[in-house]
Amino acid sequence: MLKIARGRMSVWAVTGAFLFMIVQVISSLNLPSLTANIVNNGVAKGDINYIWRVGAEMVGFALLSVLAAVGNVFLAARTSQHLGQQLRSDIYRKVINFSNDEFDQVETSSLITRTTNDVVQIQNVAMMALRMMIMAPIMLVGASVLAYSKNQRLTLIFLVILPLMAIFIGIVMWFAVPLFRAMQTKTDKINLVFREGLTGVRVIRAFRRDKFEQERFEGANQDYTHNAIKVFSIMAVMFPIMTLMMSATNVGITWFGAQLIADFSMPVGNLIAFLTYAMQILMSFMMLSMVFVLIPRAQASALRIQEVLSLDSKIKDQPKPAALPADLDHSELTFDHVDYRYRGAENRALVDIDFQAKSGQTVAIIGGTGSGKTSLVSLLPRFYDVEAGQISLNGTDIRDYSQHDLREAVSFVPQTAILFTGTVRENMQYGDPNASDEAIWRALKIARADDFITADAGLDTHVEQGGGNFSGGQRQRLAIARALVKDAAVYVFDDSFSALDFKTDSQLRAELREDSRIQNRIVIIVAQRIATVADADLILVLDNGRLVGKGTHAQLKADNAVYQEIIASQLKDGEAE
Ligand SMILES: Nc1ncnc2c1ncn2[C@@H]1O[C@H](COP(=O)(O)OP(=O)(O)OP(=O)(O)O)[C@@H](O)[C@H]1O
Repeated sequence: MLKIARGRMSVWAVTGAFLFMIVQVISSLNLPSLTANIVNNGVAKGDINYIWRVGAEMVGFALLSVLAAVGNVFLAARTSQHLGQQLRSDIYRKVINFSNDEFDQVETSSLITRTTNDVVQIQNVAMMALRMMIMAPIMLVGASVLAYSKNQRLTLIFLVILPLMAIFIGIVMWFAVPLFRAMQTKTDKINLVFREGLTGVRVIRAFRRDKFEQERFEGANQDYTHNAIKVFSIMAVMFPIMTLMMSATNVGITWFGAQLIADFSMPVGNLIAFLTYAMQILMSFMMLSMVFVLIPRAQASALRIQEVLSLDSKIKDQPKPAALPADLDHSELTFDHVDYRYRGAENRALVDIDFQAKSGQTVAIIGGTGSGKTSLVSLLPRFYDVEAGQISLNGTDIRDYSQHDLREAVSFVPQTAILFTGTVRENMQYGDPNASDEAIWRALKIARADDFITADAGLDTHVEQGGGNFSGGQRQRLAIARALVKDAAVYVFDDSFSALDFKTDSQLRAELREDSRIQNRIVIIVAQRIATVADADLILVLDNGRLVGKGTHAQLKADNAVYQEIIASQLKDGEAE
């Protein structure tokens, strides 16, 4: 908790809240003693002037206490809200810089819970810390000392009640704390099922799994609710029992106090003050116990947040990164005996991948599903880093460039086209924030995406969440256009043509070949269809993570068994040329 708060809470605001709280507690602690004085010296002796004077003093302290409380709440609320804001920003900044490796480690739904629910827990405890955690110990000590000063013998009653309360609170915590801790993981589960249900709603409907998914959600929901009911039932029992203990203490003090008054060992005013101090002591004790019950939950949240914040991206920049040449038309890309293995995987996803490509060349990668095509191209923008071997661009290891520069040099179309809410123009400007409308239209034309855009509101066409208002093929073409807007040394199309019909696929590739800019760059096309790869300068055939063929279509067709198999299977399906 402290680690999370350090540096994210203003020292001035915390000090201010602390000082205000001290003023509030001192003012509150003064009031019972002044009451005792009024009763003992004013009421008992009929001294009206004394009553007025001490009464005014009491009003002053009461006002001071209220003002200090307002000041404390203001600073506590501000500081805790700022802490929340800062944490959310820090988590987002961290997560957005995660490499795919870190994303593979923490569930996206869990990341969302950590940024929202967990941060709220921390915020609440910070608020409570700046109020109750300061108030309770000072009040407890101050009220005990003052109660002792009013009557020593009566304070013995606390030797009975406080241990009793401590045992009771201990039992409550024993049961409640694990339940409180479990709340966060159960919230994660609800979010996970909810998120999967929403993103996969079409599949759920198509497979008529609505009932199954509903039950899965109900399961997670019920699990959370049962846990919450249990924990709040325990708390519900706790408060009346604590109130009962407080009332019993009151009765005890009044009983013994009455005898002391009868013996003339204590003035009436002191008993009144003692009763108020007793309540302040017990209230402080209750506040502290509340804090002790809620802290473990916040501590669990703090650990979950800290886990994200301390997750160090495995992909790092060198202290002094190399500079990438500005000339994008003369690049050279080399995969030098590259191996790659996913975190925790037994086998390597890529083994000994070795090839070269120069500006002006198109490299196509073909292979069955799971053969490693996506893994291979993901290494290029350093979504993952090689396990062995080296990838170099213009003779320099890509790990020696900054990630920013490298990703500027590589334009990537992922397998699943992802668009963002906004206009088509805004989406295209992801490729280049300064791209003119003319440049965007040119890219849309190459990607064969200009026709369905023109028909609508042009570049101002609205894009719904995830590009939901476009067909799969249209989304894919927009994603291709976005990559083409960017001026890069290497263009990577990861199975981006699969959602296109044959005609559009071949027209698009012809446009790419004819474009004066793209034809001088390196183009890497991942594909499943022979027709898509046939005219590439170099075709890489992948099988089970290994490069089993390397050459042109004619060469591979003549002597590569795996390539021949792919051709044969597609001829059977009537797909190949
Ligand atoms: N994030 C990941 N974590 C662990 N293993 C992975 C991960 N992504 C892919 N793999 C594994 O790596 C291997 C290669 O997967 P990859 O996605 O590169 O294949 P692909 O040739 O692109 O397949 P497809 O044509 O179906 O997209 C597969 O066995 C897959 O199970």
